[in-house]
Amino acid sequence: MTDISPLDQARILSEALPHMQQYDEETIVIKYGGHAMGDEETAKNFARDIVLLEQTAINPVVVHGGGPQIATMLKRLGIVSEFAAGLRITDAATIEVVEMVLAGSVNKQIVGYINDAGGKAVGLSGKDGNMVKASKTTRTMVDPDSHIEKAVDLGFVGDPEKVDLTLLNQLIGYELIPVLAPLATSHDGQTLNINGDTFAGAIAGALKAKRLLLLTDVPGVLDKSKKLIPQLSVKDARKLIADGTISGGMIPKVETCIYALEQGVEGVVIIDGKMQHAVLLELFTNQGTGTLIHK
Ligand SMILES: Nc1ncnc2c1ncn2[C@@H]1O[C@H](COP(=O)(O)OP(=O)(O)O)[C@@H](O)[C@H]1O
Ligand SMILES: CC(=O)N[C@@H](CCC(=O)OP(=O)(O)O)C(=O)O
Repeated sequence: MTDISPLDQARILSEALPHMQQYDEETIVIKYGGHAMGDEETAKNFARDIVLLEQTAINPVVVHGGGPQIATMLKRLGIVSEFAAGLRITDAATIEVVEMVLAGSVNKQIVGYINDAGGKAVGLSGKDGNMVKASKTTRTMVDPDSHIEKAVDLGFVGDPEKVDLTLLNQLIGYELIPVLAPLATSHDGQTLNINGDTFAGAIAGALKAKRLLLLTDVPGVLDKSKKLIPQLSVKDARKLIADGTISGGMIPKVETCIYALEQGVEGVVIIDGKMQHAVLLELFTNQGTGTLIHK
């Protein structure tokens, strides 16, 4: 705590009451992007905020990414990795590393931080309890030379098709905090690599979550002059994707927001996870920080 007076501390807590009441017993899905993980202090503060949500009778579900962490491990192993349409082209050697990093080191680090802060985190991937079944992703891209549209084989990359909530429902509401790595099983039993944002959208949609927060390393969706757009309608979001203002990793994020809204999630926001206590600022104060996407 900084040097604010005990009275101010009490006032701040009291002002959070209506926000806490609004989310009482509600499920909130938080996507914690690999770029947002940043330094150890920010990651520990993030974990503490998640435990605070649980303590105030909110049901947090954490879905994490780990793109930069996968990149570091692939580099150490001398495996070259490429992206197409914002998705990692994942061959047989790469999926082994992706699973090792996502379901292993990254997942267990977040679980450890939450547990150190006094929570009871349970680290899983979409493969556990047959939670997420996915089909192999098919994408077409325009060849820059011939300008002809062609199919791209992304390898072991999937799009979620079906979410089975049996396992999650055993955890949510029992003071256990699910921490989910974005991997799924295909119908023929293969492990598939799923974009973390897409995975979080599928989980939030299936749970009919009250909120979906996507934590990344930029303040939210930025316009052409790099200024934050505080509110964005689905229609305008689609325009910004079409005209190239929204590109790269921001495309699956915004598409996830649109999907979640269509599935009945009440509020979806993209916020800067590198900002200290981004989750608390967003949920427990009147100061929305990032980009709110609305219908
Ligand atoms: N219009 C935009 N506004 C903000 N970020 C954008 C935009 N278009 C592209 N981006 C890129 O999207 C990135 C966020 O996606 P990504 O790197 O996949 O993050 P994460 O690892 O958090 O999932 C930003 O760092 C930025 O480079
Ligand atoms: C298919 C695909 O691209 N999967 C991602 C999964 C991790 C992820 O999404 O991480 P961030 O949220 O940190 O970007 C990948 O392999 O990088």
